[in-house]
Amino acid sequence: MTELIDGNVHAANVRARTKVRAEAFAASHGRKPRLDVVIVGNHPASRAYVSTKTKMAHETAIDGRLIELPETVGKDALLAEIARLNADPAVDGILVQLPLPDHLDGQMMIDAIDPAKDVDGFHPMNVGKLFTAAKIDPEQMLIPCTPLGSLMMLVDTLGKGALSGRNAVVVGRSNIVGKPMAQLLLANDCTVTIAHSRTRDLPAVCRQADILVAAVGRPEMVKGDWIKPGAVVIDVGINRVATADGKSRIVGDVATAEAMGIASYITPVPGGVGKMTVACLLHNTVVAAEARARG
Ligand SMILES: Nc1nc2c(c(=O)[nH]1)N[C@@H](CN(C=O)c1ccc(C(=O)N[C@@H](CCC(=O)O)C(=O)O)cc1)CN2
Repeated sequence: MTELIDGNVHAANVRARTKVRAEAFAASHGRKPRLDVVIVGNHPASRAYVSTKTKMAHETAIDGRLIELPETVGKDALLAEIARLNADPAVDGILVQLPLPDHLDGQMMIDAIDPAKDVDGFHPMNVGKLFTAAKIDPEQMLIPCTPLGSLMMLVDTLGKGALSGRNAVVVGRSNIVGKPMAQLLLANDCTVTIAHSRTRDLPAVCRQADILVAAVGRPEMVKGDWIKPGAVVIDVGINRVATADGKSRIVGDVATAEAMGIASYITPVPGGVGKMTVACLLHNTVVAAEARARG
């Protein structure tokens, strides 16, 4: 039997713990932790994600603010906005929603964010810490939210220490998900393979996985017969596909219906990893606020 790992439940737990910390922060510092989210343009999915982020921030006792810039904003104006937020002592967390329009370089903007306020964990300084720290501690470091949320769900589901010695395959090598996910699994003593579009015999590589993380952005690419019986499957994909009635629905990178009965556990899409992405962003905002207050 395959059990679903419910992202809504895990995310609600993370948000509840984060709210307690945010309230304690406000009681001792006379202000709430603050997250400023910058969005450029009118990409509908991005707009939905940023409004979820600010709404969830408010529900978690975090002061969440949205800064909306037009699609045509230039590089210098966006850099100036980031510099303004870096210099504002009331701002604890800065997030620039990705993707940016083609004329803007996303990495340049990430590099411009003060690493202490980089609640996405994408700045090279925070990436460097993740890849070199003797111990990875989500209370002390800003770790990319989607991989952090995926790891939390794995540890909560399987138990602490249960990842040790397992074969983990991460399909996808992005800076945002694939590479940090592999690093977190390695830090939890998994034997890790990063697979990608050039990997030879990808189905056979996936079949070696006790833990399979799919982060490729291709709808239902991972088929049932790519999954080792009893494997734990983390589906990071969020793909909108057209339906026969002319509407659309969200599917992951895994053919979930085929995986049922083969995997031991699987994260659903929607309702899985995506929920943890936002919850971990709020967690990182409080971690950043506490660290900045300590000085
Ligand atoms: N600066 C960033 N940009 C982007 C990130 C990020 O972490 N930082 N990640 C993604 C988008 N994203 C958050 O920004 C995100 C994606 C999906 C979800 C989510 O909850 N998905 C739902 C389904 C969504 C739907 O129905 O449309 C789910 O999985 O249940 C949250 C956040 C790219 N950009």
